[in-house]
Amino acid sequence: MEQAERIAIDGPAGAGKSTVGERLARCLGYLYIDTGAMYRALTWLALQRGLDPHDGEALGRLAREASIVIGYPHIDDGRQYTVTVNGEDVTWAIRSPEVTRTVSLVSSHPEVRRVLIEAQRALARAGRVVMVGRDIGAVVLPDAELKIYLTASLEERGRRRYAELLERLGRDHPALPSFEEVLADIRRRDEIDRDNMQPAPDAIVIETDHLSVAQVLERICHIRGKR
Ligand SMILES: Nc1ncnc2c1ncn2[C@@H]1O[C@H](COP(=O)(O)OP(=O)(O)OP(=O)(O)O)[C@@H](O)[C@H]1O
Ligand SMILES: Nc1ccn([C@@H]2O[C@H](COP(=O)(O)O)[C@@H](O)[C@H]2O)c(=O)n1
Repeated sequence: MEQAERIAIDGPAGAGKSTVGERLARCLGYLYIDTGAMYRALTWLALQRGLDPHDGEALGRLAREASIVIGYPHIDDGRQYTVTVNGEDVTWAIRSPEVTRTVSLVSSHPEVRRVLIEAQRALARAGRVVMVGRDIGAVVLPDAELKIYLTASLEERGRRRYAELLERLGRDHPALPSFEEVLADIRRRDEIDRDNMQPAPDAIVIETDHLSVAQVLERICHIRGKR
C-alpha cells in the first residue's frame, strides 16, 4: 500500500502557494487544504461579530466555537473550494479587502493559532494531503514527507496579486486597489506574518520570480520523484 504522504507548501503572500498547491493536489489525487482560508474565515466572522482584532482571548474563544469547513467547490465560479462558516458560504467574502487588511493581525494571536493548528493537524491525519500556508512545514506538520517553501520578490508578488485582482474585479471596479496599495498591503502582511513564516530547516526553497506555475510544479514533482 502506497505510504500516506503529507506535502507542505509555505511562503509569503503572492508566492504562488494556492495555485501550485491546488494543481499538485489535483494531479496526485490528494486532499488540498488552504490554511490561509481558515484564518480568513475566522477573521470574516470576527468582523461580522464586531470583535476587536487585538483581543486574542475573545478571538481564541470564537475560533473554538466557530464551524469553519473547507469543502469541494460545489459551484463552478472559479473557486478552488467552498468555505463555509457556521453553514454560510463565505468563499469569496473572505477575500474582501477588509478581511485581507485584518487577517494577519487576527492570525498573530497564540490563542487563535493553537485552535486552528489543531484543526489543521486533524485534517491532515489521513495523509495524502497538500497543505499550504505559512508555518505548515515548520509547525503544523513537522513530520511532513515533503516540505516546499515558495518565495518571490515583493515586486513580483505585487504584480501577480494585482493581475489577479484586475482579472477578478475588472478595471472599473470600485474595490480594485492600485498597484501601490497592493504592494503596501503585501509588505505590511509580510511584516506581521514574519514570526510565523520561517521556512522549516528541511524545507526546499524555490525562488519563483522567473518561473511559470508549470515550471514550479515541474520542479516540485522532480524533487518528489527523487525521494
Ligand atoms: N510562478 C508564477 N508565475 C506567475 N504567476 C504566478 C505564479 N504563481 C502564482 N501566480 C499567480 O499569482 C497570483 C497569486 O498566486 P497564489 O494565490 O497562488 O499565491 P499565494 O502564495 O497562495 O498567496 P496568498 O498567500 O496571498 O493566498 C495568482 O493569480 C497566480 O495565478
Ligand atoms: N498557515 C497560515 C496561513 C495563513 N496565515 C495568515 O492568514 C493570512 C492569509 O493567508 P493567505 O494564504 O490567504 O494569504 C496570512 O497573511 C497570515 O497572516 C497564517 O498565519 N498561517
